[in-house]
Amino acid sequence: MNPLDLPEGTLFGADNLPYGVFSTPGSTPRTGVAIGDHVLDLAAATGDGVHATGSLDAFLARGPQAWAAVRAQLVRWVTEDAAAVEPHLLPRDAVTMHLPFTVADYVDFYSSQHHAENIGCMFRPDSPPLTPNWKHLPIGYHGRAGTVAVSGTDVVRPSGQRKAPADDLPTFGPSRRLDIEAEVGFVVGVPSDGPVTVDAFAEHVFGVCLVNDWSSRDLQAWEYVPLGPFLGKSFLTSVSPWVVPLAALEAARVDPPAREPAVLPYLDDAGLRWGLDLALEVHLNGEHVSSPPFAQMYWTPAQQLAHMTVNGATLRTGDLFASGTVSGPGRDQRGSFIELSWGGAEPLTLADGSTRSFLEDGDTVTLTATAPGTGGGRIGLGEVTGTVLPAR
Ligand SMILES: O=C(O)/C=C/C(=O)CC(=O)CC(=O)O
Ligand SMILES: [Ca+2]
Ligand SMILES: [Mg+2]
Repeated sequence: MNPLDLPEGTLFGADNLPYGVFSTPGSTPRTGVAIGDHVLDLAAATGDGVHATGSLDAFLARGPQAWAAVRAQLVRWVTEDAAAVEPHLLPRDAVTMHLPFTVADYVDFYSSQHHAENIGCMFRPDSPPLTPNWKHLPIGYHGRAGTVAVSGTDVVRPSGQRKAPADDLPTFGPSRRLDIEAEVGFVVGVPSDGPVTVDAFAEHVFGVCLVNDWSSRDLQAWEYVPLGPFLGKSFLTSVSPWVVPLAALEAARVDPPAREPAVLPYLDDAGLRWGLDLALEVHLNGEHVSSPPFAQMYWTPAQQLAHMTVNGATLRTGDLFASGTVSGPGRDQRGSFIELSWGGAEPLTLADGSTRSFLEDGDTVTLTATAPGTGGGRIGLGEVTGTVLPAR
């Protein structure tokens, strides 16, 4: 009995083991686990048909005990019994990744104070940057589940109504202010027929992925009053193909920032430590442009889940809720180009000398993230990438 050989410094060691859905040419999609530079065919390795369905849905619905049992088996194989998995490993660069689960409902929050203050300054220059409700509840909106797509999906530039403050009337045409939002998504496994309290977070949420909430700032700025984001964000939301289980993030849990004023009892998460020390990175055409820190998010995912169900709204397997844009206090910690370029007033200078405020056709944006692992090193959340194509 030998441990599995893993590449030195891999972000996909025995303390990560994220789940995704993959296929190879001529084969049907099935569940895989990223291990080192390989993907483990979980259906073949376990013989359990739940992993041959082409989606994580049924496995997600089984709940925490089933998730823990599969994870324990995987850890045992990787650390002690390489022979059990070696026949079922495929090189990761030879497989195609698919949307890992059926997105039921999609909710997007607004939980970075730095992002909310930056956006507030730009969208509502005559009002205080934070709205009066911001520190009392995690603000969110319902997005469009049907346009959540896996990493690699092309980003066709959206068209719509654009009206700058100085224009008399709106015009119709391709967005001129196409942007990204670097976010973290939380994937619900176990349904609920009523409120989920903050301390029941891990009984329902399976794991996390990366989210790019592609955003058209010119469409958004004109349409959003008074009901919030609509066509400016519903054309595409991209997710990373690997869902990292909460169990892999034990070493990343941190205390969230102090809340002042105190929150209502149903949002009180004292002692729960569902802040997460995830280090995000934003790359434009291969060049690093920003490092948003997730640990500083004002509202935790446990509070977000409690808030989105406190009115009795039910949860379904595959519900996805995203953190909101992750921005830190530093200029190089902003999670969107509208912030990085301050609304276009301070364009970024790229390595080739060109400048960029918003995305141009042909641009590729890739988000990555790592976190402390329980093995003493770091684990990876993989990446979510997309390339902008001209408007149709
Ligand atoms: O403040 C506004 O009017 C809107 C802000 C957003 O862009 C909404 C959003 O997607 C939330 C987020 O990602 O933080
Ligand atoms: Ca967003
Ligand atoms: Mg979107």
